Amino acid sequence: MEYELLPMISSPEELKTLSNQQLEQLAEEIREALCEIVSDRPAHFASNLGVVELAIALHLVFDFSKDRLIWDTGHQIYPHKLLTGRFPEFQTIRRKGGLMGYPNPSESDYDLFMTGHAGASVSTSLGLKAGDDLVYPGENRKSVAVLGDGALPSGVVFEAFNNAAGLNKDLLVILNDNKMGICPRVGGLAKYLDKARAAPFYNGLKRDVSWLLNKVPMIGESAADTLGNFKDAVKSFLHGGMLFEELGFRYVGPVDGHDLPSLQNALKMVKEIKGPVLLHVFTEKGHGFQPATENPVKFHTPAPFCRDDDVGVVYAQKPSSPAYTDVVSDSIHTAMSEDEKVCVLTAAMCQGNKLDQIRADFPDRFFDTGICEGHAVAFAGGMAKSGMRPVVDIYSTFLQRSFDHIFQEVALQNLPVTFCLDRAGLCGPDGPTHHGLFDVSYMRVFPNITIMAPGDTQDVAPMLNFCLTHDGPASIRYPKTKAETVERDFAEIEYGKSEVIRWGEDGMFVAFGAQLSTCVAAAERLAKDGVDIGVINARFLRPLDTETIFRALQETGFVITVEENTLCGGFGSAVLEAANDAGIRTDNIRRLGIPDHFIEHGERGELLADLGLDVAGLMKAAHEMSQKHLSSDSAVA
Ligand SMILES: Cc1ncc(C[n+]2csc(CCOP(=O)(O)OP(=O)(O)O)c2C)c(N)n1
Ligand SMILES: CC(=O)[C@@H](O)[C@H](O)COP(=O)(O)O
Ligand SMILES: [Mg+2]
Repeated sequence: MEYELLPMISSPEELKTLSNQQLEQLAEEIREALCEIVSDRPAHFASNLGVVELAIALHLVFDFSKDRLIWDTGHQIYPHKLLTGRFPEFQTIRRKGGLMGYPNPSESDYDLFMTGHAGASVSTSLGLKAGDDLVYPGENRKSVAVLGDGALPSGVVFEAFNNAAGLNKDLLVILNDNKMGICPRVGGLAKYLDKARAAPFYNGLKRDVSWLLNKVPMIGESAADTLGNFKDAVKSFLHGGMLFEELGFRYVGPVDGHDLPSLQNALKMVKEIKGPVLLHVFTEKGHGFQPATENPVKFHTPAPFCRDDDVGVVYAQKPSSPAYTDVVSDSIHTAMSEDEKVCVLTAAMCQGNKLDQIRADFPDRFFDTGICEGHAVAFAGGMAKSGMRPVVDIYSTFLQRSFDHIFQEVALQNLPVTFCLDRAGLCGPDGPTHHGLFDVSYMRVFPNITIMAPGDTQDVAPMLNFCLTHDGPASIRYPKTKAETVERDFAEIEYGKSEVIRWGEDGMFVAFGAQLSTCVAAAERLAKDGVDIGVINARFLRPLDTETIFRALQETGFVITVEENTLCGGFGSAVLEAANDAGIRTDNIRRLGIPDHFIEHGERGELLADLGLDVAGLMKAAHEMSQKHLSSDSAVA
């Protein structure tokens, strides 16, 4: 398709010069750009197709060079990027060095926060409003949060609603209701929104009960009239936004989110309302691309696909080998078939966690809490207390939301909750908000928790079984990558014991997690260079196998710890601390892992190579340590 209008839009100001017909054409061009780019690489798709008109209308009605706009989560920000001058670079999105797939303040002043975690938009928008009122008095800068129905149940959203109503700030929350999170939305609020779908448009003017009471018929009317009139009055009082009005917001809606003129009118209206307002907008996830509307789950972030205009068929490529996630979900499935006390919790990531089969086969023991990671952990604590063996299956980055509940509701009670930390490590194109690089550090501070990482696919099921029979909380972390198998005589999982894959005279790699295969490959290549490096599969961080690791430190030249976690408080730190506490020399320890800065987006392999966590990087580190060891030996001689 030839893009006629998109290349002309270098800022939202240009939108204001377009006719209604041109605006419709622009919406079409945006959808075409989304299809063209996203069919070529995994990226957020259906959510973006659904907010094209909303993004245009927002930029037409507000001036976000001064007003404030936060897209909750941020995965649906592509149309906004296209409208704020980023069409020329759009084909670089989610590529290393290219545009980010989420808001990024270093790309544009129209992106205010770098986000990717759901639920914080109302808080930050409220903060911006409160700040702007103080910093720019008299300007009445507007503040808008676009919140998805999937993100709505996040606890922090209600903390912000409460605060906004208390402060009575002019805050606009747009509820983008497309009936979906990544998976179909769940819970009581989902049911509430389903019911609200049938309600007529409401502009927030009948908000107090006195209005209803005034409608109550007067004495003297017949009983039938009285009842009829009363029912009519009640009906017109009830609307889809009662809940929000009770929380102190003025509710307006619902509005068709694909009808540009209606959207603009509604936005112009709510822009003038004082105090917090919730504008309810109905959109369709995947709008404008039928395969995506028919299967919004698959097209949330589809694998690369091609469009066949003749037959309208879409071919999505399948990943070639099982990922750790598959191996873990298969192991959970097996555990659930063998023990009816085992149950599994996900926080709105059934698809990402590959739990669909479990949901189908064990509906009574599958719990989707919605995007409520903190609650999920406390809920698991309750289940464990009542005698179940809950498995909390949450991405490493999102489990950060649960830190205090891990502490209080699980670790402090020493409850047998199993944490499966998916996407622990570099996530690739999602970038800094999604890399799971901190969990080792945040989990290892709590007493009672056993912390493990499978070195390869063979470790997964035995580790999970270990957790499920262990008397206390335990966690396993694994990255978003295909599951490797390291050839060896498999040693059974034993509490606090590592596995020696091979011993080396010159030095040892100690791998915590899936970096094991890279260590083995590097050791094999180093052997060809005449350097004898061994490999230990650490398996446990807590408790740490100090016996084996200290032996490596004392009997070989050096130890290189390898992990996909920040070096601040990670596995290598644990080794250093333990050696130091035991009075063992530590100058022959080198830690490889994630340095102390946020890591950009890019393909996982590219990022690992940049960080020296590929075979070449490990070999380089080993050569350097060998050199150091040799020169310190000759200095002693
Ligand atoms: C704290 C957190 N948990 C989980 C996710 C993963 N996630 C990303 S988008 C999404 C669904 C969001 O649904 P909704 O807000 O309705 O947006 P939609 O895609 O429907 O527009 C989820 C669960 C996340 N980004 N943040
Ligand atoms: C927006 C969001 O958080 C998810 O859509 C994320 O991109 C999922 O990534 P995975 O592909 O690793 O499940
Ligand atoms: Mg949604």
